[in-house]
Amino acid sequence: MAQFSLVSASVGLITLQNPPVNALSAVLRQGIVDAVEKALCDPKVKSVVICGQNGIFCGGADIREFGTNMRGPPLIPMIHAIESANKPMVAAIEGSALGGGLELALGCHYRIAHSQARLGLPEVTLGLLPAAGGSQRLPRLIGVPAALNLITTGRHVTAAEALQLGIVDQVTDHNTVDAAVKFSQSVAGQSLDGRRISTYPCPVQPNLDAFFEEAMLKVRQSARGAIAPVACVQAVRAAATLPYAQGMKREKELMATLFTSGQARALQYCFFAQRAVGRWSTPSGGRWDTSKPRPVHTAAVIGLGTMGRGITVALAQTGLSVVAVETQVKQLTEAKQAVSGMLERGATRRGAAPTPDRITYSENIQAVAGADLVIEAVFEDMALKEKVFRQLSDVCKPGALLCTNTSALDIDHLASQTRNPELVVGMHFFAPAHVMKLLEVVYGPRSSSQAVATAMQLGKKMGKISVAVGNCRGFVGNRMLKPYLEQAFFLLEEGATPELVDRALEDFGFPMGVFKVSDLSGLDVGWRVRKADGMVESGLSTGPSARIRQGRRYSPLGDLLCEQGRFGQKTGRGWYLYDKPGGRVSKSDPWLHSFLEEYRVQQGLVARRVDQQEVLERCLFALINEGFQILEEGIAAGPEDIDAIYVFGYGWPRHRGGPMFYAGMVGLAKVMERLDHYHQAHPDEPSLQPCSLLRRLVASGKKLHSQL
Ligand SMILES: CCCCCCCCCCCCC[C@H](O)CC(=O)SCCNC(=O)CCNC(=O)[C@H](O)C(C)(C)COP(=O)(O)OP(=O)(O)OC[C@H]1O[C@@H](n2cnc3c(N)ncnc32)[C@H](O)[C@@H]1OP(=O)(O)O
Repeated sequence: MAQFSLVSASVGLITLQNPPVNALSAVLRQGIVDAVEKALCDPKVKSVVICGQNGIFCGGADIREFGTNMRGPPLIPMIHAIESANKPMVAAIEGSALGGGLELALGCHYRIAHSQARLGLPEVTLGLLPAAGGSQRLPRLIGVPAALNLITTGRHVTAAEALQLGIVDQVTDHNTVDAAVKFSQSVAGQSLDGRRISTYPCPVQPNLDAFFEEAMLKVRQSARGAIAPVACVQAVRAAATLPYAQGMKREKELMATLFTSGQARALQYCFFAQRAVGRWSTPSGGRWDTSKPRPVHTAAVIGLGTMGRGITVALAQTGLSVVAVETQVKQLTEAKQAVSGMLERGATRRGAAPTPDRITYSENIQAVAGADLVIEAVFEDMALKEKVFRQLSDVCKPGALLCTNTSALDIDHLASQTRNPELVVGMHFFAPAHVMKLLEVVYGPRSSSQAVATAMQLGKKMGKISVAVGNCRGFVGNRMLKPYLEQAFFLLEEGATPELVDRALEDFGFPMGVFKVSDLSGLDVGWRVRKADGMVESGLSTGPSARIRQGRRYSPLGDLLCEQGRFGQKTGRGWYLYDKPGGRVSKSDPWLHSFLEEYRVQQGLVARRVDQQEVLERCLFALINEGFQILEEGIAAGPEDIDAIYVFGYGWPRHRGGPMFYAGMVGLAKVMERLDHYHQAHPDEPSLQPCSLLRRLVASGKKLHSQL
């Protein structure tokens, strides 16, 4: 609802009240309409201030209403009524004014913001555009280039930037409502003719056609198939070229296409999934709302390779004291320099002062004795990690949490090396650890719920999307990656090229195809794991048994490349060719194509035409099938957890909602039918056999996601 009161004898104060973010639900819209009418009819009221309760102006339209039969007064006429009012309407912006919230403020004649407020039109991130006049008013207020930037990226700006851009009229460090009331009194009675943004001409943009062509090209390149950014450009173009009323018509048409699109559903699902994963639970009864995290003031990192350095930076940026331990002197010296550089660059990027140096370096593991939480990030070798955990168990103070950054090894086994296995959890970061948003918090059967809660809370403080998952080989993300990679290799054997597979995946929306990613992260990483698992046989034998391991199809292609010293970008050669070791730009490699042809001849394989659809179905459906298996085993609590992991850690295109959501969009029956089809053709590939949860869901007609 919206509360109306009279303050300072002549100011009507309208307070938006819809916790937690004052989203513009039907009830709130009705409340605003009624309150505005009251204010305009009351002769005592000379000016009006609109604010939000609990320190937040408004988080925009109520996203939960979008999938429903929307009732209540529509936003556009409500905002028009505010703009055409004959008493000054002033928005007092605290906290956030986002989406419809900012559009409401743009309908006001003046905007006063608190210095800590954030403003933006993030609709594009929900698969929409600012369709309550935002796409038409903002360009008129701040010019086309600045408006286009805000609308197509959805970025939030600080109050200071908003002032500089001309979005707000005043910024205050004090009580915003008081400032707005005072301001509204100072302008009461003045003409409002120059204050109605919809009447402004859009500032002239030179070379309009060329400007929008370039903008469209840029957006199409970065959008990777997302339709909302393209519609946003079209809407701003309408603002720049059409009178306001016609621009509004165009805004509405464009919104109508987006509003019911699968992409909007997927993106809005991601919005809620991102928040749902914070409400974690474990099979042993641990829950986010009943488990109290331990305080963490000092954290320690053991091992300062690439991951350890990134984790140190991420911890330091959170404001914690950090003890960083590396036993090799040369590595320690290099790490100190690298960490300082990363912190400085981070501060420059954020426009902030460098993080005060709260990092203590040491060669000695004893240095972690006072830490509340330790993250082990040594080389991925079980014997080495066992040793570190035994040492930590001796050295650390009672109650200290012992975490491992392993990407696949058994957490429970590591816990068994310590005196307090309940204090052991995995904190699986993704490289670069100070940049990537995802953190898998891995619990074993003996991890206490307090340990899980502490790691989850620390992840949140570090700005990560933390997802609690059970302990199994590869946890959730890497475990699902295995069948995906396997299928990509098999497709090469059957006639595809790395270019064809990568193109299919990039057209789907991944920033990089599987072979480019493999070149980037290093082919030797997987090779080492396969060797440790006893999968690698050196040299190339022939005959069907050469491509069978442990009773199932196996492709030695990756191993053969590694034997040739082709480790990817770092050696300048992998699945692609690079201009030099460390080069970034991939080129097609004729050597690789001849190698694949020779390989097929040696193995008696006849190349056939593989199309993009087969690439997607085999790679993605095998990955999704593993996701169903993970759900069945209870390793992930729900589909949102898997989807958040893939969207935030593995480049799954957000506008496709994550693998499990995508499966629902395709239709579970179709996914199962295609898996059955491919499994019949390849009976030695168990990852193509639909798992029993998928079969049961299809048989019962049940859905995995209520939104579908
Ligand atoms: C047939 C065709 C017809 C076509 C025509 C249809 C016309 C329809 C007319 C629509 C007009 C369009 C209007 C407008 O342009 C569209 C919008 O405004 S879309 C919404 C834009 N706003 C946002 O994207 C902001 C989203 N929120 C946030 O970024 C953050 O929540 C916050 C506001 C910065 C606060 O952050 P935090 O303090 O960290 O809090 P949380 O994020 O954890 O949120 C707390 C809680 O609130 C829920 N929530 C947040 N915002 C909204 C929202 N806008 N609607 C509903 N719910 C919201 C959030 O989910 C949390 O709850 P939980 O999920 O944890 O239960």
